[in-house]
Amino acid sequence: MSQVVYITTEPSNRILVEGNQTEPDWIHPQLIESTDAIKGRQFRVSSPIPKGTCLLVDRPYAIIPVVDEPAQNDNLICSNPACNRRAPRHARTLCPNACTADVTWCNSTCREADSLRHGFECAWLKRYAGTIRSKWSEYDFGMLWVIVRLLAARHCQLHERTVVGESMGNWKHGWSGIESLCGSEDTWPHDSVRSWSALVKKYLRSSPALPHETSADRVLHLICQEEANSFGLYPRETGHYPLPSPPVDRGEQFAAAVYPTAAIANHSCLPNIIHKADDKGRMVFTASRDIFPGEECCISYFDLTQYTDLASRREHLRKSFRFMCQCERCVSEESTEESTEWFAMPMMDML
Ligand SMILES: C[S@@+](CC[C@H](N)C(=O)[O-])C[C@H]1O[C@@H](n2cnc3c(N)ncnc32)[C@H](O)[C@@H]1O
Repeated sequence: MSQVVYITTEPSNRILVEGNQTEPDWIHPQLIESTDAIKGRQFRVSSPIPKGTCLLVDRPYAIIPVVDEPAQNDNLICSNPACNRRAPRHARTLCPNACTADVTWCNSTCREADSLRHGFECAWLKRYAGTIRSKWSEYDFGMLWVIVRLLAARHCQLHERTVVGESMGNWKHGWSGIESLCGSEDTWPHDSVRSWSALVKKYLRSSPALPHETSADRVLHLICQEEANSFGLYPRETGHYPLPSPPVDRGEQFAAAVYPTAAIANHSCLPNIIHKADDKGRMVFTASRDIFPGEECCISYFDLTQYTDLASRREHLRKSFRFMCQCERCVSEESTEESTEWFAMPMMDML
C-alpha cells in the first residue's frame, strides 16, 4: 500500500498510486472488520473518526462501462485497469479487432498496458457481445462481462505471479478478496439461478477463446457473489442523510464494478459513510458525520432520495439485494409503526 496519509473528502488528487494492483490504495488504520450475527462481515472503527475522514480507497478488481451508445458517449471509461479515466470521444484508441464499441482506451499507452487483460476478453466480446445483448438482455450482457473481467483480472494476477490467496494483515485482497464475498445459489430465486446457469453453459465455459479453467459450478457461484456485491458507479455521492433540500440524486450510472474490500460494507438507511468512485474508478468511503469507537460503518446501497418510507426501502432491498434490512432506522421505524398499530387497535373490553 502507498505510504501517503491524507484526510480529505476529495482524496483523488492526493493519492500516490503505488504497489500491488490488487490492493486498495488506502485503508484507514482504525477501520476494522468484524462479524455480525445477522449481517455477516461488517466494518467498524476502533477509535473516534471525525466527519470528513477518508476511510477507504479501494481499486476495482473488475469494472465495466455502462452507457448508452458508447461510440457517442463521453462517459465511456478507459479499459486499462490502472487508468479507468473517462476517455473523451475525440481522443480514443479503439480495439484493432473491433470487438465491441464499449471497449476503448484513452491512448495507445493505455492500450499497450492493458494488452494481457484485454487479450483475455477480446475474442469472447467479439463473438458473444451482440448475441447476448439481442437474445438475452443488456443487463445479462453486463453481468457476464463483469464475470469475464473478474476472470481476466485473476488471469493477470496469476501471470504477474502475485501470490493468489495472499492476505495482508486481516484484509484479503485481489482474487482472495473475491473468493471471500458473500452470496450463494441459495441467496437468489430459483428462476434467476436457473437462467444464470443456462448463460454459463452457453457463454462462459472454459474454451480456447476464454481459457479460465474454472468449472461451470464455480462460475455460477461467482455470478451469485457478483450480484450480491457489485457497485454501480454514479457521478455524485450516494448516502447523504438527512437528505439535502432540495434533494439531489446521484445522477446516471456510468459503470459497474466489484471491489474486494469495499464489498464488506453493509447497508444502512441512516448511513454514516458516503461513497463515490473517484476519477480512476476507485471506490472512496468518507465519514459523513463523526463516528464513535466501536460503531459500525455503513453505506447506503441505493439512492436515499428514491425510496423514503420504510415499506418502499425494505421492498427495494428485498427485490434487488435479497435481504430484509435490519438497520437502526428500519428497526426503529418498524417498532414505531408496531406501537402505533397497537395503539390504533380497538381494546377488547371496549368492544
Ligand atoms: C455487499 S454484502 C456486505 C458484506 C456482507 N455482510 C458479508 O458478510 O460479506 C451484502 C450482504 O450483507 C448483508 N447485509 C448488508 N446490509 C444489511 C442490512 N442492513 N440488514 C441485513 N443484512 C444486511 C446481506 O446479507 C447482504 O446480502
